[in-house]
Amino acid sequence: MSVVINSDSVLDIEQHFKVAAGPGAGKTHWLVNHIRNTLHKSGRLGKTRKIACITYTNTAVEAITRRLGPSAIQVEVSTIHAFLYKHVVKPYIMFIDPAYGLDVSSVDGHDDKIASGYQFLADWKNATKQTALRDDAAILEAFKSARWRFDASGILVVEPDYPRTSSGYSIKKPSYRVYKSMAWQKGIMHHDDVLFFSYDLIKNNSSIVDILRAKFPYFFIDEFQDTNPIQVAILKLIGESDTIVGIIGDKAQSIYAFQGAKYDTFDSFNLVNMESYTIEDNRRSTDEIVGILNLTRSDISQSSIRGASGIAPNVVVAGDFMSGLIKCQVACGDEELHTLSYANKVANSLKRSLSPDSFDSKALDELLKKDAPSSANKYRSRIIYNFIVAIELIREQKFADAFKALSKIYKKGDADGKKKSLNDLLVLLGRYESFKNDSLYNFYLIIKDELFYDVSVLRMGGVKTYYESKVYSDMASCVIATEENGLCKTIHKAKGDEFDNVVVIFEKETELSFFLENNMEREEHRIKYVAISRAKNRLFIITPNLGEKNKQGLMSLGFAII
Ligand SMILES: Nc1ncnc2c1ncn2[C@@H]1O[C@H](COP(=O)(O)OP(=O)(O)OP(=O)(O)O)[C@@H](O)[C@H]1O
Repeated sequence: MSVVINSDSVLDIEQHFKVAAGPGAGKTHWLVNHIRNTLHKSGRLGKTRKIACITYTNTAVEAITRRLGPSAIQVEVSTIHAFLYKHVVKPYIMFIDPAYGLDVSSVDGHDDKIASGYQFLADWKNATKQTALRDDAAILEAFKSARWRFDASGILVVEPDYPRTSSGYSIKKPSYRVYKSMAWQKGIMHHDDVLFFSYDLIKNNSSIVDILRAKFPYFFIDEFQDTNPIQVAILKLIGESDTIVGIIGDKAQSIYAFQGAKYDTFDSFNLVNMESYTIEDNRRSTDEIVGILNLTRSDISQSSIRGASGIAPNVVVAGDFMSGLIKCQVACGDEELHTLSYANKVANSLKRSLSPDSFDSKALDELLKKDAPSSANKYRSRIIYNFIVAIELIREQKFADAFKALSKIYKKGDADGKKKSLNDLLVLLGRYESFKNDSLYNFYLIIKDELFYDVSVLRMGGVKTYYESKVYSDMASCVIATEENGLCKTIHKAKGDEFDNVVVIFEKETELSFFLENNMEREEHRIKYVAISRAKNRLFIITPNLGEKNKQGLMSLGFAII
């Protein structure tokens, strides 16, 4: 049984809770209030005893910290990976079973880096008796997607579900484990390994979980629907005694299956004496948009609290996205318009006002392949590649990611190299207009003649022709910001946000069936649900075509067609 509450309700602070609520219900508002209430009432907190508040993205961490204001000092607001690294892996790294072969002395944080390099791959092929495998890029892709998960008997295994490279070779199954061991011997810890080692440490050292419970008498998790099974297992261990665990989320917004999250995670999570609550309000969107949202899910029917009647949601028929967008902008006057799309490719090409058809996501990677026959070539293409990435990320104000790209230009620990690269980056940014529409060869000349004299000369022949045939802006379009900030976002990156006017891009007319059938079990359905629920005032759906049947169906649901 679930008790209906609203975003201002006050709950018992000493009871495990689960709060389910749809988009715009005020989950974050409620959670921040609940944290304040707990800080105010609890006698179990102190200098070293804090509230843990776990959320999914760094953006959400910042938003909650900001909203807590000065109270944030008594709250550890963090992503789960950062939390587990800080409180489990780092302090207890010496307890990690030596059998894993992790070189603890070279572990320096965690990231999404994977071990690579020609020799590394050759050693891995030898160790796993797969010397016939040739497609190194596909092998690295497979390593990248390798995730820890529980097998049927509850053992953690690392194997993707699709162990086949793009060229058709099957990678033998145990080889992922061999890959992990080899990476750990180099001290490389992937984000996903933080979960693996945390679970292993907590499971095998009961004192670690006791210390966690003592340090964190309250443990709250926002966006719980995106939690993966390893995190769930860790939380269950923490919630067994002393610590109060509270989760909040919306199963209809579970869109991270590729990271191991499961649709039923929210419903199936339970602790002894856990109370369930539901918030059925929507404080974000107009009555018309809430009406559409209610058509697409059946478990919660939201009431529109704003009491704002707006214009009917629009379906915009446009053969190309740009002309569709112009129609939407005309309807919004000078108000800002946010576009949301499923694919990075569409979001990026919209950003650069290119049509998606002319967008070549492989162009940048191709540079590394084309200009690679010798180490001198590799040096040249690595510098050019990483400057393009750094320049484009800086332009998106993604400083951390830009500096990460830059760090691949100089050697680790080379302070002068770092300083020089930063200065070079400033020079290049200052000259952006002069090379953005010119050839890649022109960009190479600037690097070679003015910044990196030791880059080898491009002589006549295939590689030079390749540089001459490419335009810098085509390469730039391939740079994908890991955290997007602009007006054109992917749906995944827009999660948790809200905007006055939202345009959702449907690439095919068949996707409109989203509005005509209620199918929350399918992730594609949930992704679209997340997208349309970001809109406060105006919602536009762009479709390339619209047949008569769909048109009539959508109009009967309250859409206007433009
Ligand atoms: N009690 C409240 N009074 C006034 N405004 C509120 C209240 N609760 C939430 N809001 C406003 O309603 C909007 C939606 O709230 P919020 O972003 O917290 O929703 P949410 O449940 O986290 O949504 P989603 O799951 O879609 O990310 C925000 O603009 C927020 O400021």
